[in-house]
Amino acid sequence: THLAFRKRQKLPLPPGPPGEPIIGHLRKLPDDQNRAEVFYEWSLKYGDVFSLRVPGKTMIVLNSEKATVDLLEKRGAIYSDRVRLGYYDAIDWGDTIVFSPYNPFHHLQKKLYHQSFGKHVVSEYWPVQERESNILLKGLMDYPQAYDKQVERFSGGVVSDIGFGHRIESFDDEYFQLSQQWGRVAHEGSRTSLLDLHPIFAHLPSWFPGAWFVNFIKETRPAMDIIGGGNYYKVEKEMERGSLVRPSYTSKHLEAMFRGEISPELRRAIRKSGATIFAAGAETTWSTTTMFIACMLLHPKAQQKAQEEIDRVIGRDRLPEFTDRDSLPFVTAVVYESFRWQPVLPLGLPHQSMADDVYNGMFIPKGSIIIANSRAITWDPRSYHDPRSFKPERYLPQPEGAGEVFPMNSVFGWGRRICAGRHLAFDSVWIAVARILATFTISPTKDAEGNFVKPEVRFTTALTRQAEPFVADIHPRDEAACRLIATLN
Ligand code: HEM
Repeated sequence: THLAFRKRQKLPLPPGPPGEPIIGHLRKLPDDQNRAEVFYEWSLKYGDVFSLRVPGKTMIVLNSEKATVDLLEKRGAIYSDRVRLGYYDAIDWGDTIVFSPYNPFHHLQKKLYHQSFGKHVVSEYWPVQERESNILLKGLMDYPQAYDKQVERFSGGVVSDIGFGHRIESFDDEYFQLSQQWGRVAHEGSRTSLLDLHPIFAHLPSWFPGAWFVNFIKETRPAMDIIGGGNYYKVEKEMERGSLVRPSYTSKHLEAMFRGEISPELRRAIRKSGATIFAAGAETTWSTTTMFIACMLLHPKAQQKAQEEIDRVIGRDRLPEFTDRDSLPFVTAVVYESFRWQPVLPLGLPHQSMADDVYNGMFIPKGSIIIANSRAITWDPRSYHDPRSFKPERYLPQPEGAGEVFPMNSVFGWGRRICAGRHLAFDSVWIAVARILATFTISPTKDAEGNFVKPEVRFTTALTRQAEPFVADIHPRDEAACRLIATLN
């Protein structure tokens, strides 16, 4: 502490916009909708690292690939904690793998994820992802206007089968409804951020707008209890009864039970980590896949080029499969670029620092909120030529590319808290993209005179960034595509 005291005396915090006495930047903190944009603007003004202060907390924002790697990866030992989030603590989700402090229970959950979702294991799930993508294609053919919901079902369908052995076959499915409720939590739950910055905000009087929080907990808790426990207990009960269950993350890890090797701690880790397969996996995959559809609407040349590659390599009488991936580099580059162009988590998920530190002469106090600014990193002209343009070519030739940074960190996070489902997630998005490109064309709609209407895509941002439902003409490419889709089961 003596050393810390000295450092604090001597070294400045990273630069940042001017704050006010005592309350610091409290009144300057942009709200959820604008935070990514404002932080991007500030990154241009204040450089690779800037800081903000609110009572009791320092927020450090990292705006370049280098600063983020230097701290969150190279100094991962002290940058891998999570910020406590009032909402998730209140609903007993504070120790799920995503929100858990950096501790042995987090390591245990990560180990389970690694066994099930490590790079060399995820091909086990290809049949599930291929089947779910077929359902997606059929859905898009029958109800193209409902593309958003079809993609949402696809994303939820993959993770509910993989997590709990439950197949989502219709929009009325209870798991599908749960995933929709979670979507709301993910968006609105992040509004609690003000409360999380300082405990005084937890005691706001009921007339204060922030008190919506208490009602929000009451309303959302039942669904969150099912996602965080109910789904798991169903599988556990069936297995204890000796019934045959569909294989899943939950059932596979619970098999240790039959060998008498399961501790209460392990059971709890299976339950807590399983909850986040659904929570972390459904909405993110959905947002990315709809973002891809938006990208194709806005960038017809890229779409056409990807389709030409598929036609050349695969032909027109079968669908692309995972085993074709190496021969479809342009399609894969479209996936990377869709991820980069609008990162689904534009400010990642905050880490928290675990010790005082100094970076390039700047003081970073223990307990700071550390934000990796993916929006700034994916638009950084030092990493990307003409960063605002949608250019899949920037990653070619594969596998090395032409020197531009593959955006997988800025999309999936950093260091010891990197997305534990990223290989699975990438595969889900890839198969959806490849198969949609093989069978559909996404184009602007036409007006009464037959002219294309200029497409318009708007985004909403809370914790995640999504393309708001937009108007597009999503139609099978030709008769061959219709026939192909009709044969899918
Ligand atoms: C396109 C889809 C996805 C995106 C863009 C995404 C992105 C992210 C990001 C940015 C983080 C935070 C990393 C950090 O703190 O530095 C994260 C964490 C996490 N993700 Fe994903 N994710 C996706 C899909 C999935 C899926 C399908 C699963 C589960 C199978 C999953 C499980 C997790 C878990 C468990 C964490 C927390 C890791 C930890 O705190 O140790 N994600 N994800």
